[in-house]
Amino acid sequence: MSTLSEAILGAPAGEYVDREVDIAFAHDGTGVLAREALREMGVERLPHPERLRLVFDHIVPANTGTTATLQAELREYAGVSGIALSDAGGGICHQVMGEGVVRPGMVVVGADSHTCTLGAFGAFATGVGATDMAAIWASGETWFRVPETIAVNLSGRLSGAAEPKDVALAYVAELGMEGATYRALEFVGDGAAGISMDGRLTLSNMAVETGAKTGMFYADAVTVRYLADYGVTASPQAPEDCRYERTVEIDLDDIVPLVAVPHRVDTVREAEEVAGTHLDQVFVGTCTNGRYEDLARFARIVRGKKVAVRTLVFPASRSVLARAIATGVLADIVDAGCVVGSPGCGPCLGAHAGVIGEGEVCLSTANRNFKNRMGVGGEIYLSSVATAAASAITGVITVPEVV
Ligand SMILES: CC(C)[C@H](C(=O)O)[C@@H](O)C(=O)O
Ligand code: SF4
Repeated sequence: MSTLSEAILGAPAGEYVDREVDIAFAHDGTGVLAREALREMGVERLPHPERLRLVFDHIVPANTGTTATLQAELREYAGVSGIALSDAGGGICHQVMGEGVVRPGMVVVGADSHTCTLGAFGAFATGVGATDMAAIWASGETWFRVPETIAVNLSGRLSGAAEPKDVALAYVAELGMEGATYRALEFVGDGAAGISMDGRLTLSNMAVETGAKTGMFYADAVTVRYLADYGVTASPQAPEDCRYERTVEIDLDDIVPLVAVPHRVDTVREAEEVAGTHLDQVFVGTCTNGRYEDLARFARIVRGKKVAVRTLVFPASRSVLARAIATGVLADIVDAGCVVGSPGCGPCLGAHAGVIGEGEVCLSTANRNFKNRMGVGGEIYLSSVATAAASAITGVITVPEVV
């Protein structure tokens, strides 16, 4: 009996397989490097441009002339080679690929470590380096070592102010930053069914923070309904009675608001323990927590109030932004005094908008709080959207109330 990775890759754990990829994507950072590597390989024609995507999301709109020129060259290359391009403002690659492109059972590679996000659809989705991506552009295929699988068994239901991000921080803390290296995670159990697609994407997104290649959910009625909204027909996947290397048990009823403290993602405390920590900036967004449900939850908490600290909100994609406009969520966010940025990675990697200064402290809904990531000498705490919203209103880390 197979795990989901074994079923999709068609071989037992530990074996090496060559597989055609269904979707391969790169962004403005790694796309430039892949293009360069392809030039060095002397490859002229791409055999399967229809499988490839470029998504400009990391430094958009461009921050310097050099960046703008690199993006212009890559944009031109996309045009001549037939690679579909999502340009500045379209959104973060993992979100854009999740809006009807990736389907259950696909083999998906992205030149970005958080490609594991798309495992939420029951796809085998994993990150590759830019040189590997160039080879995939040149051939349409790549090799994989079929990973062993660690199950994260979810039972119960989330309650109070706890949300999927808190579950993600809980399993990262439990496994540790190297605890699942080269493994796949499978999120299974009765509790998984009660988690929305946006919530599943948050859970799968952080798989790589444990070293895992991917973090997968079995496609079910929730997946099928979500994809139908994008005009995609999909079928549920039936879990088999397989052998996992290890099972981590998480009772959703026990999950409370959590915070990862500087500078490791797996150093996690209850929000209550760090309550009162001074903040200079709150950042809501990223491929972890910039989806519509996240913005809606944030708006519900800040509605009719004013933020007490610089608060940046970057929607994960244009369609997230459009929906937030249509439903009034964005107006609530703007009225509360937040800065709204264009869809993309925004301040997440400290490359442009929203860089923090020396000694400044940011509470972020992202997935990484490594030293100097958002600015040299800054400190990053990671939390859920609800914790970020409650903290934006007070200016210090604050345990969210149930809303
Ligand atoms: C820039 C890119 C290669 C990087 C990644 O792969 O993760 C970025 O997205 C990040 O989150 O640090
Ligand atoms: S939002 Fe952050 S973590 Fe996600 S792809 Fe962009 S830079 Fe990486």
